[in-house]
Amino acid sequence: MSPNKGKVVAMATEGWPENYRAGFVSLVGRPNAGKSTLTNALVGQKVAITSAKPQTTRHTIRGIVHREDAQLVLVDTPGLHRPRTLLGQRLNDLVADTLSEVDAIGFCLPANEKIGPGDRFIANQLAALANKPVIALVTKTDLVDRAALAEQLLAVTALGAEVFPDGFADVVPVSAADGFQVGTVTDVLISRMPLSPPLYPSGELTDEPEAVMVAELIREAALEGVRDELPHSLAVVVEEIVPREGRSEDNPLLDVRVNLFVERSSQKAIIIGKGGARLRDVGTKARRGIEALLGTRVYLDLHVKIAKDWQRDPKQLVRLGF
Ligand SMILES: Nc1nc2c(ncn2[C@@H]2O[C@H](COP(=O)(O)OP(=O)(O)OP(=O)(O)O)[C@@H](O)[C@H]2O)c(=O)[nH]1
Repeated sequence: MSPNKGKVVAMATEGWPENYRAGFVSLVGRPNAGKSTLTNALVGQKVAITSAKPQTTRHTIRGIVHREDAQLVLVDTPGLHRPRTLLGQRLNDLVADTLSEVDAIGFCLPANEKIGPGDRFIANQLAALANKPVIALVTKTDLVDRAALAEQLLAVTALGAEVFPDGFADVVPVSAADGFQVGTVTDVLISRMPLSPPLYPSGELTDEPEAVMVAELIREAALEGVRDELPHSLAVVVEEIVPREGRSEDNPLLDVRVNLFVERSSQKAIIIGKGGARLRDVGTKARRGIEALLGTRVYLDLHVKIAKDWQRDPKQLVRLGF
């Protein structure tokens, strides 16, 4: 990934409702099952961030569904997409590892194709490795008539009963092409998310470079609890995101270097906290989100600097990326 210089974000989430749910979902299924198309339909726009993912990415955010009452973060699960290219224990480890980080799984099975060995393989992997709700999504319903759809729903339900002790958590027919039941899929997935504050700021995330999202996560963490004192006085600049040299392929680390600019030394003291305690908390909190976003371990290097009156100084604004 190329270093991203001078990206600044000024975004803040508001309070969230008491029953807000947020979590991670992975859509799995054999090639051509309709995962990408359904992801785009759920998110409601084209998703572009995958092109910027680093080599080391274990899972990548494909899109985020924002609602008043919930947030659904759709992530990739490598391994289940290409089961035949990976073998044995390595696949088991990879799948178990990635699935351990999601709250529910949407298992895509096309309405217009008989359930095959590839589907059965994935179902068994999910049953063996993931103690998570698995929702069967019978995709591409626009390609079949009602009778054929009914038959496929029965076959899918039977597969669930055969492979999982309690069957699939739900079986939902959907067409990403004509929009049939896309809202229902969102509802069903959200109902399986834990009660949680939003995981990411709302807004147009998917078309933005990862550095911008990283900056957002840090800004959110840095403003938590002190929003009244310095809401507009904080600029977050991601100086660089680089892979740590000399790390083995299976244990990668990204160095993320970030400057936080405030306008006065009193604000710097607020951000840093007593003995640096608050800044450490900010770093820990932001790092979790960044690791989830980038799918790899991260070393987060935060520096707080004073850029006097940066909001009023055009030269400073340019330097800070505005
Ligand atoms: N008619 C129809 N076609 C669909 C629908 N969803 C996906 N397709 C088509 O099915 C094909 C595969 O869809 P993708 O979304 O790329 O499937 P995928 O599971 O992401 O595929 P891989 O990336 O190979 O794993 C594409 O040609 C889509 O246009 C649908 O709801 N209706």
